[in-house]
Amino acid sequence: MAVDSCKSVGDRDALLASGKYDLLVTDVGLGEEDGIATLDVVKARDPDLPIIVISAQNTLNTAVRASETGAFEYFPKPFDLDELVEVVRQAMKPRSSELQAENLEEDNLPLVGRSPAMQDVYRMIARLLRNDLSVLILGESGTGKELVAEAIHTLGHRKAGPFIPINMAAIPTDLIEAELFGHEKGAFTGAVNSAAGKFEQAQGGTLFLDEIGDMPMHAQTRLLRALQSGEINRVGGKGLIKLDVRIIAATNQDFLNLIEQGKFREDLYYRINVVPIELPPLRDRASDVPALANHFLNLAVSEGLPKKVLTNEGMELLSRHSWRGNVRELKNLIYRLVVTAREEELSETAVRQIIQSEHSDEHDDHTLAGFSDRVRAVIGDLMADKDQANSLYVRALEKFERPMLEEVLRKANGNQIKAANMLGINRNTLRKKLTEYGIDPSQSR
Ligand SMILES: Nc1ncnc2c1ncn2[C@@H]1O[C@H](COP(=O)(O)OP(=O)(O)OP(=O)(O)O)[C@@H](O)[C@H]1O
Repeated sequence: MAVDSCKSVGDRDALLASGKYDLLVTDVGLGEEDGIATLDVVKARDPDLPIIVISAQNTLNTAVRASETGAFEYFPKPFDLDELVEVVRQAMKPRSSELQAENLEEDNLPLVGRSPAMQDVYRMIARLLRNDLSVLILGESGTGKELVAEAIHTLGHRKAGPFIPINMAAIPTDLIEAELFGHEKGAFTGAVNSAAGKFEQAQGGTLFLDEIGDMPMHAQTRLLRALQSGEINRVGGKGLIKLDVRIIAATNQDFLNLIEQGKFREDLYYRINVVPIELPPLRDRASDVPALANHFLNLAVSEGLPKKVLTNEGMELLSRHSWRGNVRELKNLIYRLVVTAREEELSETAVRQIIQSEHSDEHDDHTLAGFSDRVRAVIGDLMADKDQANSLYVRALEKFERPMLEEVLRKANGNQIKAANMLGINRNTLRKKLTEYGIDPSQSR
């Protein structure tokens, strides 16, 4: 390994031109010249060369300028020499961003994909491994938020501790506090024993708060207090329990919107959003699709499913698809292909068929979703109209029963026996209903 020093920008560039060096440690003041402003030449020649900037000009401006150059680390003087040595060691390990990605995969963490967008995510993960900063992972459903949280834990300095995930959307609102903070015996009806909550279970490790946007207000207040004080008390408990837990939260909701609507505490948002990581949707990183698809084909084999390979055309079709359900949708589709396709080779036609069948299901879902929206709107109107003799239930039923009867009669060509059969009700009941609503069946012919 070559180690050299120099005192001017000219000497620096001449030395680096030899290509013998793996790392540059530079001062900001190099003689009369500026060690940062002149880095463009260095970076143009070797974009992956790790650079460590040291400076006596301890201003925010210098720190910002250093980070803008993509410097691996910045040390204001005076600095701890051991710390510098440690950072040099780290900087030398992953020589390129490609290797960083490899490390994440080699460590048995199935974070697949080397698109530039994922490289940014990996770089960010790498910066979070030796500290306990709170992380907020943002991204659409199925983009891999939980996987990233696990990676931060498993690769980081808390790896010997537990990784405890909890999904706010999956727990009934009134149980969330007890789930998170634990409870003492008799704290509420049904609390026959005392129990530790997720916070206590995560001691020494990481607590992953998934779908944090769904956390009810009262639990938010308690969480904020816990984060501010570093202590919790169980529901119904008296003593305080000291916490040693890293918090990683995730959401697919727009936080600013939630705050505006008064559904999320702004102060809590700033507490958890110390370092945001945004996971890009899969449709914006199509170059990751082949690696992901092959990864899931291998995964399927490891789970005892038959071995299949995608043809080039099949793979291209997958890459062109706009994955609204992101990686989860791709994973499900690959598994579906593996179990349904007869041939070992997965052709373009096989892929197309499965994509189309998924979309027809989706179409049904949308029609139903639209229907529910309309139902909600009708109920809203009925509720607003309070001065009515009949109950809301009766009025709502009338609203839906009438068009149903008219439609079935129309389909039955006005034939009441047929209509009653179609509806699966007695003919007399149908006749009674038609009289009630004043529907004339002859009009339906
Ligand atoms: N980069 C990736 N490499 C390999 N597998 C991935 C990747 N991203 C996501 N997956 C897989 O896709 C599925 C969905 O990922 P995950 O549950 O982490 O998404 P999520 O963003 O947390 O979703 P949600 O918001 O719905 O909870 C998982 O099976 C996960 O293992």
